[in-house]
Amino acid sequence: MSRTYEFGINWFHPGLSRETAEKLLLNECTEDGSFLIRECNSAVGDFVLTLLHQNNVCHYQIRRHGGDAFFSIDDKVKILHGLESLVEFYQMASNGLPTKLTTFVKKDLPPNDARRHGSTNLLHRATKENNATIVGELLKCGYRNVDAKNQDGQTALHLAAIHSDDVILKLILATDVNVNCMDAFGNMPLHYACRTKPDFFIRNLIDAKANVQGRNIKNGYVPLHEASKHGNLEAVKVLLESNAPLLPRTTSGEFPIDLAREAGQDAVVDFLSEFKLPAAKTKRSLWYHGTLTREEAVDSLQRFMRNANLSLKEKDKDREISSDNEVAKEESPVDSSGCFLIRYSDRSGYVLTLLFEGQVKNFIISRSHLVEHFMHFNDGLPINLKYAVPPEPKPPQPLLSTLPRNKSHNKKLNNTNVTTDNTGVAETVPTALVSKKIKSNAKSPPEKKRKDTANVILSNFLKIKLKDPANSDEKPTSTVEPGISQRMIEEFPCKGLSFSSNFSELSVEKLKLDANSADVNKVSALNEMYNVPKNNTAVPTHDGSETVLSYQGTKYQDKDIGPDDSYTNRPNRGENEIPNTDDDHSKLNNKIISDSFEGLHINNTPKNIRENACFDTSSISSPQSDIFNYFSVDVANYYIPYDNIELGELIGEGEFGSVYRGRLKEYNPGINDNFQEEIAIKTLRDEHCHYSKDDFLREASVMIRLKHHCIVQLIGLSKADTLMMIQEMVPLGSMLSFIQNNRERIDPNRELKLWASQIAYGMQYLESQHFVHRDLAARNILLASCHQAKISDFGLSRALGSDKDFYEAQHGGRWPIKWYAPESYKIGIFSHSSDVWSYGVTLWEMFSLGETPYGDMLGSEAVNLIEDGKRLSQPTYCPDNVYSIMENCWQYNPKDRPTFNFLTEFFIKDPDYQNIIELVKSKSIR
Ligand SMILES: Nc1ncnc2c1ncn2[C@@H]1O[C@H](COP(=O)(O)OP(=O)(O)OP(=O)(O)O)[C@@H](O)[C@H]1O
Repeated sequence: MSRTYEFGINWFHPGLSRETAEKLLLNECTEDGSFLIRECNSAVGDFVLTLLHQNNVCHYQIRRHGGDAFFSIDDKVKILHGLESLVEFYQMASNGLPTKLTTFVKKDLPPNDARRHGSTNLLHRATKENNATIVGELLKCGYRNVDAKNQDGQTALHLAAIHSDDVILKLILATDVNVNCMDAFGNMPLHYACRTKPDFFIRNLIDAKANVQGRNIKNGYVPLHEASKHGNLEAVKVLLESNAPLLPRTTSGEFPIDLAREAGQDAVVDFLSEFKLPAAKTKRSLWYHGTLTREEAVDSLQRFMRNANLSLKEKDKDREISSDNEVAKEESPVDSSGCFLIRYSDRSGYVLTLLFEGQVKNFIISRSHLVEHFMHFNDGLPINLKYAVPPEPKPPQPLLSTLPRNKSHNKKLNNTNVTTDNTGVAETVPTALVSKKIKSNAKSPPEKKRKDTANVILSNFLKIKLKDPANSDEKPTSTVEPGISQRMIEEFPCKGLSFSSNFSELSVEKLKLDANSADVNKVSALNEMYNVPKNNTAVPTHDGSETVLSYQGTKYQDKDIGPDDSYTNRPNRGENEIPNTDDDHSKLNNKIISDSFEGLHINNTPKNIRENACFDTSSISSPQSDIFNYFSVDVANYYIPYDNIELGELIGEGEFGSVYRGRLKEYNPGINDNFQEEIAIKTLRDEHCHYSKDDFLREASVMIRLKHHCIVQLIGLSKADTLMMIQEMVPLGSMLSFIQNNRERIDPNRELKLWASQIAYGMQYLESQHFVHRDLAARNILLASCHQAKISDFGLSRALGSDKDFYEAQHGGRWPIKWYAPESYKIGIFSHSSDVWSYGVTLWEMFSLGETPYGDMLGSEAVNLIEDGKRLSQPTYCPDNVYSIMENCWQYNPKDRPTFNFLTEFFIKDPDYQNIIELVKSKSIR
């Protein structure tokens, strides 16, 4: 590396405060884009870019990804290796910053551990040449830094894994080397070793604690991917023996066997396809407690730890007595971190309760091999699971019929009773659980029995601690099956909840905001502190009282805002208008889809969807054929002949038609990847009303382009007597009705926060696809389970033009005025920010447990209220910080509203469940 280059990167100012950085830039620089980099005070390991732009100083947090030198300002733009690469990237172009970086205030070179590379040293060279003598000599005389990196960010261990034999490997492993260090390509030494090295070489690395599931930050490869792709069957076997998961996915979703197949590694393909997971060594009697509340679980863990420590003390005493005059060393208390149990919660299904550094962490789980997996790998947990706490004997669950139902809506006020547990600690429990608790107390074992149980627990613990748990022959003390599962299936289904161990989307940085203090002021202060390069405030300030007045004067009169039935008819839309030409793009598409659909119907035969789904393209006139061809592919693939559909019972009524349950009778794999057996069929009531047909097809044309687990999926289109949209079946139906019917069961801090986050996440996706929804409301959110909300009803949605961040409605329609932002009801402007306003109203509906916004007010009265600066008031059960979020969503100026990205993250920081981020962002959870 040349010295000039080194001098070109001395923009680092260690220990500089925010204020001094601002002064430095303002006093010493004039040029736009002048900058410096300093350490971040609030997050150790992160940095801050301080930048001068139009005489203002802005600060951008530079986040570190993982323990290595990977950084980003906006991870959706780029993650770069080394601070100097990041600076170069923003020197070349602004890439989302207000300006590109230009000159800098000179000081130091960036710290070594933040740099992309160093230079080749003697140890690197000797290792690369496989010269064990020199490597041995160098290490013998205490080589300075065995972790030093070369220009590719590779340490001697990386090079050994690529070039050397196991003699050098052992020499290096005998030092204090970092075994899981990542190089500039995102690989750890084990990644390389698994490409070519023999089994003993790989075993040596794994014995030295190389992470068999270490992920390449760029492509998501774990060592098993490398071994499979390179056909290293020995490595594949060692990895699987070492409990590496069989089916990890790369960032593009490929399993190891896929890579082996692509690379023609037949031996590996054969081995992997035959491979059977060995039987799990752990057993549920060691840790599964059946139905247990959070408080009971904590109590159990703490009691277990108390007993374990007591037993150690006893042991110490015994040793003291037996060791005559020898001074007996007192053993330090057992570290409770890693102490866990699994329980069943009627709200969340299976839950892992884990102690870590004195704190209790809860994780929703579902898979059977999961516990064993987390005993071997911490994989996102703060520590491996270590000491399983077996359950105490429990009385049988009361029969369903003996559980009193609580119909009260005033859950928090009326639905709680204070009880006292055996320890005399008063606790508050919902009345729905009281009868269970009373029964449980009534039949609880007497004191002696409790002591016996504690002894069993203790002896189990000691066995676990001293021996391999697999060899424990202790009989299970008792297991209690999830006794209320029947009730849950009937009334509160959690269908197919699964847990993904892919934590690739988990950003430690994102979670750095203290989840327990989700204080909106703190969050928004942090948000303000670092400008985000992009925001979704798309609406230019149309200052335009004139526009507003003329619009109101000519088109929008108060009398048109009818009594609230959610939607308000706006004038200027005749039934004969076909189609509603709101925007060129959708007009064309709309016409195309409409025309082509007629063709589809004529040509179809039921047997083969793809062959018969194509319409007669020769009949289409040429001027639009390019776009037609582009669009027709989608439409053709989505057409489903009516013969393939079995119509079931009516499940809902919409404005333009009915929704039926149904089934797809035939399935041609590969034709339509969205196939699901159970479907919802949305029909169009009046085919001949162009207005509704137009909207119906428009909705389909929007949904065709969307694929996201937080958005209802369109499976296809069909036609018999009427047009039909075939959608994925979302079993629990409308979130609004669900909330209204289950008020006493819904916890604002759990379900509502999870759904709020999923809605924001789906909206973030919609934004990325350049659509505005325009009808976001609780009635238009469907629930697949109590763990998955999905956005539906895209009838009013519009695509934004490529050069526009907003959509300007030229015509009125039936508009949900009470959900609309001022710029929408006044001048017909719709943007992601106006969707954020509606999101705020949706939150209000959720946290008021299904009340109607503005009660019985007319739409016009609600508008007046907003124009007077008033807003919906805080619902009774709405936490303060959530209400502050709503208020922010209802900022009059669209630019002041939060982004969907921010909203997703805000709700993800749920203090109750550590893995809410998984529940929101994982596609496998339905
Ligand atoms: N994919 C689906 N899965 C399950 N139920 C659905 C699905 N789509 C709709 N429903 C049910 O049917 C009801 C009516 O849905 P629909 O979208 O037609 O009505 P809407 O929300 O009034 O929409 P529109 O504005 O188009 O009239 C919903 O409230 C919901 O209960």
